[in-house]
Amino acid sequence: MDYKKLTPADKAQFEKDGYILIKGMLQEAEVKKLYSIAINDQVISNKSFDRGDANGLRTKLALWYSLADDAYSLLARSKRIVEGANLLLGGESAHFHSKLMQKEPKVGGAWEWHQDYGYWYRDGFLYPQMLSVLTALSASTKENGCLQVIKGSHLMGRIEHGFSGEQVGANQERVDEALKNSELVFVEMEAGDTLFFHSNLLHRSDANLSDAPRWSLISAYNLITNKPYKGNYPSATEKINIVNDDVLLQAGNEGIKDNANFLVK
Ligand SMILES: O=C(O)CCC(=O)C(=O)O
Ligand SMILES: [Fe+2]
Repeated sequence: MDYKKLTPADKAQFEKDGYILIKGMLQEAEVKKLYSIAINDQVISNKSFDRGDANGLRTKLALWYSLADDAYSLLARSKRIVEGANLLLGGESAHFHSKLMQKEPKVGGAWEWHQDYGYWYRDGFLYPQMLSVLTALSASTKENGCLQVIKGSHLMGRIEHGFSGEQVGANQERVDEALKNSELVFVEMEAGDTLFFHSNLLHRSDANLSDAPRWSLISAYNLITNKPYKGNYPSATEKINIVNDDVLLQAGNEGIKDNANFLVK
């Protein structure tokens, strides 16, 4: 079976735009399997917490740090994803954390404009040598609150972040100016598509007022040498035990264990 692989042309586009969308990164059978594990995963459900947006709508997520042999980890450890992160970061990457995002129909709240490095800077990472890898587990459309990005905004560097509702958001004046100069892109994705995006790319998403859930898996990678000077994030500077791409389909039958070092809210 052939698996998608990032190319130097993908890297050039990532450097220019701050993101690269890989269609069909997962095969249909893989994404079906992952989604069905995710929606039935009691540990995920127990460990999930929610965040209110500026309008008080709430969106659910679970976040953990440690990789193991569960299906999510087998994707996060897969050759195609890790080599993609290595290529884009320009060196060996480590796994910072993974999140299962559950934007439920009618209730799933918005995410305000932010850069992921807006948060991670506070966690003590000195360099923005970090990126997010978002895989759609269900179709992600304008209607169910897909990710929106400001093309090329990673080149602005880190923007000040402050609180917006219960979320940390980027300075609105800067965001407004960026929107005058740069293209706003709604990143619609089919289940199994994967978006790699730079930690300084401005992004947000609308509430999900549709009837369709929007579930996605986001794994964040860090250049292994980019050791945070504070906090306790051991996985962020540990070697990833890479697995072959076919392992998810062959062996990825398990949900997550409750010792995955979850963020507790
Ligand atoms: O997937 C989304 O809607 C946005 C989530 C996000 O940006 C984040 O968790 O940092
Ligand atoms: Fe984000």
